Amino acid sequence: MAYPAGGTDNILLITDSYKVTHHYQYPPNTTVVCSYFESRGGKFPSTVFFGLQYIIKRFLEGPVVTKEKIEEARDLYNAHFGHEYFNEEGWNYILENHDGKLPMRIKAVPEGSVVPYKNVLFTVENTDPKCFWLTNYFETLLVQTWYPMTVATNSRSQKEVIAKYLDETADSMDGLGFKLHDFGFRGSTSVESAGIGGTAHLVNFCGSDTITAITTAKRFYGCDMAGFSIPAAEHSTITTWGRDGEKEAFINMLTQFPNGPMACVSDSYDIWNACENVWGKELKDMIITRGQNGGVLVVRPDSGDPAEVVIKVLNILGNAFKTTENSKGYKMLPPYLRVIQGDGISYESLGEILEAMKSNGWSADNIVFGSGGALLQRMDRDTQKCAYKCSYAVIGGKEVNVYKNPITDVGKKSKKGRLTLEYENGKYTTVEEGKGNPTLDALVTVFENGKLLKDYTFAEVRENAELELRMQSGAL
Ligand SMILES: O=C1OCCC/C1=C\Nc1ccccc1
Repeated sequence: MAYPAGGTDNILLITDSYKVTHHYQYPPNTTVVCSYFESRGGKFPSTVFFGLQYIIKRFLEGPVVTKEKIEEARDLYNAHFGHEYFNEEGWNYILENHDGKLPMRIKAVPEGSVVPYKNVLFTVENTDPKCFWLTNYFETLLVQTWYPMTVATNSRSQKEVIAKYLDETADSMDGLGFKLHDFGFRGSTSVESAGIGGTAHLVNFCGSDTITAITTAKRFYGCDMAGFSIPAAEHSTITTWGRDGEKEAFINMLTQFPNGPMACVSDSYDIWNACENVWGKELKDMIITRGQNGGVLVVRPDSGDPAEVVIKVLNILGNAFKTTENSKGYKMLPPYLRVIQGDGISYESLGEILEAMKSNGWSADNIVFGSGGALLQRMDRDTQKCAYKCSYAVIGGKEVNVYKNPITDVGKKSKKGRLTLEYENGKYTTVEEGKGNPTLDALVTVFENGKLLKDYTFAEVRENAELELRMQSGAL
């Protein structure tokens, strides 16, 4: 099934220019090239593997090589190089002998798996000896899994931080799934990347304002509704009432959304006044009554030093609405009142805020976070050092273990030979040079000769990525 494309979906053009000249550069009689993808290390010790399925479904599945695409590519590359380097014969061979389907095999660790770095995450090889040049032609596209993987990893690391504080200061972990909301659509580089990164976040959480993540998760992971949101104000819907009209704006929010959760940004002018005098006095009874109909007011600061502002807002609201003590001995606001902090949230700042709340006696259950740029954008391929390298070839019928080992960077040393990822007693081990035990190999053949062989559901992906702590706590 072809998936609606954006940009060019001529996969002959979705590569780096130099790769168009690489079929001239391998040794004569090369018949197999096998490459692998890994995270060599980086910010987080383990990586959530996610997003290969999107690339396979969007670009690789089915008869992706056509006469028209070959001609388009030929003309473009001839103009691009000013010379006929394009492997027209090679692509025509695929069209004629494989009905335009890619004679390639991809074996990957299941989506959502959390794998310590320096382990093989997927391998790619050609399945037709004449198409040895195909394996690394697709490096460019396949390495783009770095993005959904890194978003999912960073997002999951924040889930671990929040889970720790819920475990220490909250009655349960029940609210964990909604504790980090995706605010990142506008700060993403494109609608497509917002969809990819937003879906990666939803592997770990269920709250998002990035609508293209909902559609991406549905289209590529079969999830009907991967994320949820609630009515919320933005500054314009408060400030259009005028500085003197902030109370009226707040009353309007309470009455337009009489029950369920509703978030109201309250820092347009003076957050302290808004919390102490408007929410805490003038509208206090309305909020309590609304609470009796199941309404929850989520007060939203949106400026200042996050930890400092959150503590001050909690203290002001706590004084106005009275707090209770939960089973862990930490303060809770009444059930109809919560706080959301959506400014300056990142893996680094989250811990600071939650630690400040804890040391001020506040349960992590009182707050929800929103994150934008740090969640979907503030990362690159180097954050988890994602790389694709050739490890094995067959040349003139002889097997060759291929590797690089630069004297200028031992960290860039690559793995040799046929690789397997063995999973035993909760531990991953990459076995090189074909010495692995195939029955222990965690790599699954997900793509072969144009067919997607394993279609992970989003539920499977989420389960694979679930936290240990959460599983232990039986919150599943
Ligand atoms: O501020 C924002 O920036 C951009 C993304 C959306 C957004 C806020 N949304 C929201 C959702 C649920 C509760 C509170 C706020």
